[in-house]
Amino acid sequence: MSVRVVARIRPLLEKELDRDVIVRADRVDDGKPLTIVKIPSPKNESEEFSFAFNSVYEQATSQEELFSAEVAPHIKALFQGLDVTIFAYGVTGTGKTHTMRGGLKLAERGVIPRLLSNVFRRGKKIAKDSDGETTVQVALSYYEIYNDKVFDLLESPDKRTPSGLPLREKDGKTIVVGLSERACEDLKDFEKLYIESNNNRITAATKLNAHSSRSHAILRVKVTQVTGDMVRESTASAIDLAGSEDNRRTENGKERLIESAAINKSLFVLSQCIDAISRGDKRIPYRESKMTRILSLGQNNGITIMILNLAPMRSYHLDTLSSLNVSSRAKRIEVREIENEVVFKQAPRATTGLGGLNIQRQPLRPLANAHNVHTGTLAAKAADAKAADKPIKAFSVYTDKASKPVASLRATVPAANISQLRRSNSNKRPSDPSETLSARPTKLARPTHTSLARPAAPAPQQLSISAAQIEAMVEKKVAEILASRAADTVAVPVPAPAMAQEPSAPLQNQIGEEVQRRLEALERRIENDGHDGRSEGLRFLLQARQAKERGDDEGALHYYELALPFFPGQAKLVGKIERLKAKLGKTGSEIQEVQRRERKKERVLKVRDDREDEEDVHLGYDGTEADVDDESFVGHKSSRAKASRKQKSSSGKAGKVYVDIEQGPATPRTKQLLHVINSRDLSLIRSLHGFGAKKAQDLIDHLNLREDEDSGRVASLAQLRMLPGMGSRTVERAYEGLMV
Ligand SMILES: Nc1ncnc2c1ncn2[C@@H]1O[C@H](COP(=O)(O)OP(=O)(O)OP(=O)(O)O)[C@@H](O)[C@H]1O
Repeated sequence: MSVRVVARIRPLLEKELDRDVIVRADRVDDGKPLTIVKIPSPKNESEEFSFAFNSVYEQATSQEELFSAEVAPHIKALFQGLDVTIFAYGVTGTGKTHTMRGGLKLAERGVIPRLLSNVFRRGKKIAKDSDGETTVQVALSYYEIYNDKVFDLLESPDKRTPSGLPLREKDGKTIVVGLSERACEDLKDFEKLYIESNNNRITAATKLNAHSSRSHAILRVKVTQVTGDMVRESTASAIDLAGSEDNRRTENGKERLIESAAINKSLFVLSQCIDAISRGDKRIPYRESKMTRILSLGQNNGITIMILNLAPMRSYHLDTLSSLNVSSRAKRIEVREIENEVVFKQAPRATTGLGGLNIQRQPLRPLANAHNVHTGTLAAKAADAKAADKPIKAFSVYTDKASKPVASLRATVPAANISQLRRSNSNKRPSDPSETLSARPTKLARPTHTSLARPAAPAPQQLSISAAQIEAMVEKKVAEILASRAADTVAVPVPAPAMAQEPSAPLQNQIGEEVQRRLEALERRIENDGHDGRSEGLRFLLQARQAKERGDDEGALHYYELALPFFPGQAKLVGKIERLKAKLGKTGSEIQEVQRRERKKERVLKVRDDREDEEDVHLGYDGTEADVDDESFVGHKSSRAKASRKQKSSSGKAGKVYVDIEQGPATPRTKQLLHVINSRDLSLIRSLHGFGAKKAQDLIDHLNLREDEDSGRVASLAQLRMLPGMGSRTVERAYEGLMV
């Protein structure tokens, strides 16, 4: 299905006159809906141009009418696992923000608050109709792209760094690294957050609009439905693009001109992307602006709705023609309506009769192609059947009661990501021929069985999956999860006690272009380096550097420490950490203690360097010359490490590295290893180096036996080493293996 493009003509504002109206809506035939926009030729008033859209909304269209016709029908698809993207496009002052955000009064509320209201309402209904078997969690992220830089709107503006947040491609989607996400329980929660964060958005008065958005704003609403061990996640994105503007008309000053250039450039790239896609070009210039990378028009799966906002007056004539041209081509963009995969979380398990629990351990089962498995849709279907009898409540903006607290998303989802992958036939949903095309997206691979009662036979491809394929799939999934967890670690917000040390605004401004250039270069290197351990390390360095730029020494220290395991033995990095620790007020005996620990750490790092040399492990740190001088160690092994090569002794150091590590503060790898162990997830533990099926199972059984001591959790590597079947070598191999 293609992008749905609809046009909305805004009404006249106070000082605008009827006689200046040149844009009107029309229909192909009497009795047909409005689908045509008509506008005279600028050269010859008697000649009229017509542009066809999927739908056209006249000046008098209310917010509710637009929402009910264009967005409400897709909420069901969102809950069936499809991503939904709605974006407003148009010249400045044509009503994009009004359409997306709207006013505070109920009738004036725009697409976004209505979307959230519907999502919460449907979520509650699904939970109720399933007797609580399905829980629905909603989480938000909200950010803006200002001057081609990405800033988190959920964070206060003083936490912004000059270069903004980096972008990264993951699983075919563009993600913003380090973006915060907030769980939202009801509409009131959302309202508070949304109003607060809109204050962080950059707007300014221009001659054409008293509250002109100077940035593109992107709200992402993540809906997570959990039924038993099945987790379905889908996202609705609502995007309020900044408006293109003719600076001769806006009479913008210098600052506005810079913003305007960035806005116009990104919109120009968007129009080029639309042109390229509609021509069928192989190369689409997405990467030329952050907005187009994020929007990924025609690349993202799901449903995309473009709302073209138009001002009806003559003063916008040429701009209106230009945006009509671009958006009418956007109709040709095909979007694949593919649902997000369902993932299965690990069922809690314990050995029968142990620890008071009596839960059977589940054997590994084939990983089914999870596409088009409909989680929670039985409930959704029931909800729809009932909803059909009842008119939809116009607004429940302030009437949503606080829903039952649900476990935090972060707490639930990681555990849910992988492991036993089972297909629950009872949750499959038959196709429903009664649904209309517009209300119901095409299901490319929807299961064809029509009776809910009929037990679904396993899909033929499931039978043909070999044990080796299953293994490979599980391994791939595990690798993905480990990578995404590593990325999550990057996104952990750093406590910022250093607010008092924040540089003043003038000082911020002094941060030269040179530093920014370097940060951007580092960001590019991260992107180019893919997702190996080295790029994770670089990412920590970037975060550290950004924290430093905003005067957040505590944060910088935190990230430098996280980066250290990726660049072991780098004197410059160790020195930085040492200096920051000293700077952060650790005096007298504290400094001595810090130095003592540093010396000890250096000894550990030295042993690691020796070991790497001995084992000839190529860690790939010999990349291009450093773009950020502070991070120059990235490109070289330390001279200490080289010197240590000479001192290589034949005395086996196996075990020594880990013994030293286990005595120091927990490194990210230590935490990662303990996290895997404590997950008691067979497939995860088996993914560790040196852990076969038996060893992993024995470990899980033993942990289950120790359920009543510290709830069976392993708190340190030393403790892990003491467990039956473990030993120094095993733990060390698993630890080292996490790095690769
Ligand atoms: N459908 C509408 N009904 C009533 N007023 C509207 C409508 N659409 C727009 N307006 C009014 O028009 C003015 C400009 O709208 P808005 O700020 O939403 O434009 P915009 O396209 O977002 O502009 P920019 O790109 O500069 O941010 C505002 O005062 C808004 O209230």
